[in-house]
Amino acid sequence: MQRVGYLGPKGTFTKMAVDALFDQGSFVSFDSIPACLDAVERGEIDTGVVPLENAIEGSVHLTIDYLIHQVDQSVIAELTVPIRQHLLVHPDYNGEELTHIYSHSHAIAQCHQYLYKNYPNAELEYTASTGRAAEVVIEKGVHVAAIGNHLAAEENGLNILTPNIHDYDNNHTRFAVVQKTQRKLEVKDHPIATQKTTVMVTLPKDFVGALHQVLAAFAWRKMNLSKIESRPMKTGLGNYFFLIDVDQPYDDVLFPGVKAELEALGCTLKLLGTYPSYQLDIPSPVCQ
Ligand SMILES: O=C(O)C(=O)C[C@]1(C(=O)O)C=C[C@@H](O)C=C1
Repeated sequence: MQRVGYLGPKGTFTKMAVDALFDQGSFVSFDSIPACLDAVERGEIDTGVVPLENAIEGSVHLTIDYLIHQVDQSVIAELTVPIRQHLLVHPDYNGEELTHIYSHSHAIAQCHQYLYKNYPNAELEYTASTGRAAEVVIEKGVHVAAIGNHLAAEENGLNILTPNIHDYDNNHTRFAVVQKTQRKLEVKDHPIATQKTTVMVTLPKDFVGALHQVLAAFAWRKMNLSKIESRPMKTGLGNYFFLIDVDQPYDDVLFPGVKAELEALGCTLKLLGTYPSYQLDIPSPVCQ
């Protein structure tokens, strides 16, 4: 039976994504993204599911940097789900002043305008996940709130004080499904999946038009890119690598051609994964 780890505890968005994608397996919750990816690396679990990018707040840098610098794993699927953030309070809450609001940094960022306008005096406190923030409310009582989803409310016995407090509609997060040793992924029967490929490109040094030449290798082959992100190499200011998502599966002609062209420029290209990309809905009892 496949063993799937995810950023927990109970009631996180990552758990919701796991529930949407898998219907069989044993599921293991981890307190942080590094703990989940380390467990994949050590072979304690076959598959890890971690957040990768949010439509409002952008990339989850902890995930990207850990995948590049700390572990050696492949992305074998990605999953995009809708994100609806609610303000969650203790079951005994009865209009008390909220002095502290807890959540994951990405969740707080998704609700910045709402918090600024409605709770300008509340201290914003970061937790490792929205699920952990919900637990903190139970521990601390009626003067604190959490930002999280309806599952976190249900799992922890919290009430939804205000639903849908994210600042922009169409809030979605992409999750990466990763493995160290590739094995068959048993997912629910999802008919619609497009195929994507992610590569990491490093430049030998900064030179005029370097990025232009990298992108040209994809462009003249008519390979559509859906994302390009630069992250520090962590070797000194000005040293970056590029993470490039290509809207097509890996093949034996175009990608090797790009690789050879980039290597002739002194760049390196590493394949991080070629995988199905799922877009799934998660029905919410609190609609927008
Ligand atoms: O804290 C959670 O519930 C998570 O699954 C993490 C996470 C993230 O890192 O972006 C996932 C989805 C939301 O965008 C907010 C938080």
